[in-house]
Amino acid sequence: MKNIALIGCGAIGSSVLELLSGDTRLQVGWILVPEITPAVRETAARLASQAQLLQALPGDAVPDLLVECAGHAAIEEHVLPALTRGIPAVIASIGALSAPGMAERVQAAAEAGKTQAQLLSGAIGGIDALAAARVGGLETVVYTGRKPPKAWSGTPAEQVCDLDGLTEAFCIFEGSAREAAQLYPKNANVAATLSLAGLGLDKTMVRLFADPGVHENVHQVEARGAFGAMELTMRGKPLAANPKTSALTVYSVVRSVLNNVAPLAI
Ligand SMILES: NC(=O)C1=CN([C@@H]2O[C@H](COP(=O)(O)OP(=O)(O)OC[C@H]3O[C@@H](n4cnc5c(N)ncnc54)[C@H](OP(=O)(O)O)[C@@H]3O)[C@@H](O)[C@H]2O)C=CC1
Ligand SMILES: O=C([O-])CC(=O)C(=O)O
Repeated sequence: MKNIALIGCGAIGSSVLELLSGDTRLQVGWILVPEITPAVRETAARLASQAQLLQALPGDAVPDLLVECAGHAAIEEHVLPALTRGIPAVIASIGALSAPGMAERVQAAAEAGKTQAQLLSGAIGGIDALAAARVGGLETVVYTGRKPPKAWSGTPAEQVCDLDGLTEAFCIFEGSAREAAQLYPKNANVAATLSLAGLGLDKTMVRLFADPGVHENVHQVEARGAFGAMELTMRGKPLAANPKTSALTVYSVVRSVLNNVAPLAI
């Protein structure tokens, strides 16, 4: 049985617990959160009653897999130390790797621990195709992210437009994937994922829209290179608990965890 440490118990984490509970091939032995709130206690009691609720992984704890679905800060706080100790990790907050030197530090920590960090596809598809296309050489990768105005609340979008008053789509950001991921840590992880699979954080062009005309989180990718061309549109249903986050992100985490215990992985 695989013993898992879950980092974060918010919209993604609690839905992941819901989908994994009852699977006898694994158990969630640790849930790490900044504060053990009554809501976290209730979720854990219902879905992972054996889990220890803590702020940090104890030095003598050795999970088989660390699953990060917490936010950018969790990479420095939890993922790097775990990798260094040889604990493999799957990462949802991929935008964290846009900080100067962070991608290299994740790689170095995994190398030091002789283990691996896996970057999840999260809310986007086509990462397999893009990463394969990179081998032959990519010319352009352009990503357009479009979410309802409320998904941009509490972000720098509030400084460039009146989110509540929008009557048509408004471009809140245009620039590199690196800048997008830094400015929008809870909304542009997809931009970072696409760029790490493809042309890199500085050459992947990104446009972000607050759009009162959409009810889903719409992700569009256009890529061109030696392989040919790719056009992809995802219309992700947002999670009720967090409109910034698409439900597919949860399914991507669950897929990755189950691939770790399944005899046939896909
Ligand atoms: N790759 C992708 O496609 C996507 C990636 N994401 C990433 O996933 C993250 C989580 O999303 P979501 O679940 O919707 O967000 P929520 O805000 O609903 O939940 C975040 C959870 O993580 C906890 N948390 C915050 N900081 C830390 C930390 N440093 N260490 C441990 N736990 C922490 C929070 O605790 P508390 O409430 O006490 O702060 C909360 O339990 C996003 O911030 C984003 O980085 C999200 C969507 C798509
Ligand atoms: O969940 C989504 O649709 C995408 C998202 O928030 C991100 O890229 O950070």
